Amino acid sequence: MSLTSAITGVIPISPTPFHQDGRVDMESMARLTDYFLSCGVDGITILGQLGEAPKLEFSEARAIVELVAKRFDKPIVVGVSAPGFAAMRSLAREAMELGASGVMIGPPNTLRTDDQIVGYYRQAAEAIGPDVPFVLQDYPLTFSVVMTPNVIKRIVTENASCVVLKHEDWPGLDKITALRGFEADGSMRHIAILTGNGGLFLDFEMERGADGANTGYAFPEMLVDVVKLSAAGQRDAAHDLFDAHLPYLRYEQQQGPLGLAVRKYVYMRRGLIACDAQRKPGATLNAAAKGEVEFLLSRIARSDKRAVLKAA
Ligand SMILES: N[C@@H](CC=O)C(=O)O
Repeated sequence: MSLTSAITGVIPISPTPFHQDGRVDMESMARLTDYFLSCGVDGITILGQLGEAPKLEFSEARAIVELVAKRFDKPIVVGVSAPGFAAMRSLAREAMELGASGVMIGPPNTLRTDDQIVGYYRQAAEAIGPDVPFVLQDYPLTFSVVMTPNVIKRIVTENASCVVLKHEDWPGLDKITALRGFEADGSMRHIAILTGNGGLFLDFEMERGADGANTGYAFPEMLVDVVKLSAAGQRDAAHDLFDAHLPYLRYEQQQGPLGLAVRKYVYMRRGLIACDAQRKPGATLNAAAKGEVEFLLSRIARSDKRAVLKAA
């Protein structure tokens, strides 16, 4: 199934589980994949930044795509960002061959001007081939590349294979409004806008016209419910549920390896992955941080029983 601009809902960004010694834990990857499906998500993104993709060998990345493609019957997006187009093309073509629906491309942090950004995506789209739909990853906090709404419009207009914007700008609500404005005035075709940033602004992003979430928050079922409630116009119910998760969600949003360490710890505590290790270089939580996470989860659990954990 091909990724199209009609996609809506929740597409979680999956972490890559590792054993303590750094090997990829394929058993946990399978369990996590099945869990995402059971939550009612609408697709999955694997091998993104959060999936520690730059630390993987090609054969490991390939094996993960193969495993997920065998058990996940909804759109699969594979992160293929790479310093060079040869590696990007190889993984993109291989992933599509294995059953992926599209790929995600983040910009290299060397891009400075609008023309450089637009030119990069023209070349990247050409490198992977016009038959491979791609997600444009707009994540200035990590990539240090700032894309204005006009730059996104130029990329979308030039590349028919650009079908989704993974929106992670911050502040970014007005960017969603501007892009939907382009669609309304006919100056840009429709693309799906799925939002990241750990879900931190999901409640209002939905109200500004986002189609859903594309983030790795450790409770994808909450994202699914908030997106559904918001789409159904149940504003208060959407915000009530979101607000119950917000203190922990904020804690998880700490940038870099620490935020990922929080998520992996919670996925482990939820019994979804066997070990919270990151492949090196990585981070782990100290006892104080673990205590804070447990405290925050116990507070969510007062209103959302899905956050009830077995005793550590
Ligand atoms: N920041 C992202 C991960 C990177 O793509 C998230 O929202 O989880």
